[in-house]
Amino acid sequence: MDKKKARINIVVIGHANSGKSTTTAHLLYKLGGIEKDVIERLEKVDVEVNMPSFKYAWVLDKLKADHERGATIDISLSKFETNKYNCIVIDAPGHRECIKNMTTGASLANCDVLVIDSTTTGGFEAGMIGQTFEHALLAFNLGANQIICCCNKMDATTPKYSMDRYVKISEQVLTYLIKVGYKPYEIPFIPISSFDGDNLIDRSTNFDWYKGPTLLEAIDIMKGPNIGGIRDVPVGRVETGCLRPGMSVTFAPTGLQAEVKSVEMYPGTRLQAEANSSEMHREPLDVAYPGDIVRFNVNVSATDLKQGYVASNPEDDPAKEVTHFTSHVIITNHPSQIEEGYTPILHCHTSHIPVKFAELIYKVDYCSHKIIEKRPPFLKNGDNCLIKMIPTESMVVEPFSLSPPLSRFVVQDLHQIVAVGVAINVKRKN
Ligand SMILES: Nc1nc2c(ncn2[C@@H]2O[C@H](COP(=O)(O)OP(=O)(O)OP(=O)(O)O)[C@@H](O)[C@H]2O)c(=O)[nH]1
Repeated sequence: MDKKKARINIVVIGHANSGKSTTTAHLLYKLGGIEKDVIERLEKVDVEVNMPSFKYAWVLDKLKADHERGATIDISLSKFETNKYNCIVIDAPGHRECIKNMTTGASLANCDVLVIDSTTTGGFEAGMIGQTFEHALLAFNLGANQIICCCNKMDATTPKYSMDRYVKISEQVLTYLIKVGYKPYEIPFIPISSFDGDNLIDRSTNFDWYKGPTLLEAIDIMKGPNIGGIRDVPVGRVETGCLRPGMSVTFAPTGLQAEVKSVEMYPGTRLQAEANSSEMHREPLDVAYPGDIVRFNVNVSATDLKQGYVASNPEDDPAKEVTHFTSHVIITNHPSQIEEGYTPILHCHTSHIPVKFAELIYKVDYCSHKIIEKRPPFLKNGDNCLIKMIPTESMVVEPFSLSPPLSRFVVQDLHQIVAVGVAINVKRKN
């Protein structure tokens, strides 16, 4: 892999059987990530068991099985390169590693590839009410706020490669993704047949009516990693206001004051992709605006800064450490009951901190938002509750009204996502 390229983590999500494994494996195979002899060996097995359609899905399943057994697999098998990125693909279904990867370390800047089964028989309509949107909601709350939608199995729509079907699905999915929080004008919808490889890398003549990017091209228009310490220079995303050289900033939660010496665009961001390639690497900026992913030099030691810190203008209501906060939390997937005192890990912007569910204040009805029970003794899957939460370590959280990106979180326990939430009120530490 080319070390100069930025790394991007791609999470493949979607309803069961939508074609996630086939899409992933076919892409890896076409880009040389899977050795030809592996495919040939699996093809033989396919023929033996008379399931030729499983060719690519089998590769991924085999890798997963190997992985679950603890066998060594060539890690490069799940990596590929685009013109711009070193990509790491994470295939979602029942794959514990996925959740871990999605929530770990500095790799929050994932891009989701949502695979939709476009067929009418057990396809899109089944997916609508299935995992598709739960996955999208989780992925968005994890910080992967960019998504590529693949309308898959277009070879099996009626009629084949139906533009009407593609338009109908795209419209419905888009409506939902906007509700989840994705920016509508940034979502590519790509008609594909992952089975035949149509529009994965090469443009397929089966879709004369489609003028948008292929899956590979769409990955290159995504933004690169957004957060994480890179050598001794902090890297982050400007959420509100602006960041200029010469500005003073305060880092929360410690309150450390610093002066910004220089600001530069982080390699691999969209703005840079549009710039001349010779300027790709250290493009100094006079000012960075919301959405810009930047590296910035400050006159303090990098050892005084940690992942999850938030820099703000000290004169403009800077972010601070909180003592507690109240949040609306939806329990999505907990195996038992949640009671007061429960202390799972919260993944909020780039921090990962154990937080105590100190008080279950009231349960609300998901649709009407009316209070249905005060001080419930416990919560179970599907419950939507206002909860007072107390972090066990220094943490920066902002209310949704002030900063949506610093207010959303996912709750992890038992290696899985058990709830999602958003902070409504915060009590800052004086
Ligand atoms: N006709 C057609 N079938 C496809 C296509 N992509 C996948 N399939 C078939 O759909 C079935 C499911 O594919 P998978 O790739 O295993 O789907 P998945 O989403 O990874 O499934 P889970 O891991 O069970 O969630 C298999 O029979 C595939 O051969 C496609 O583009 N066209």
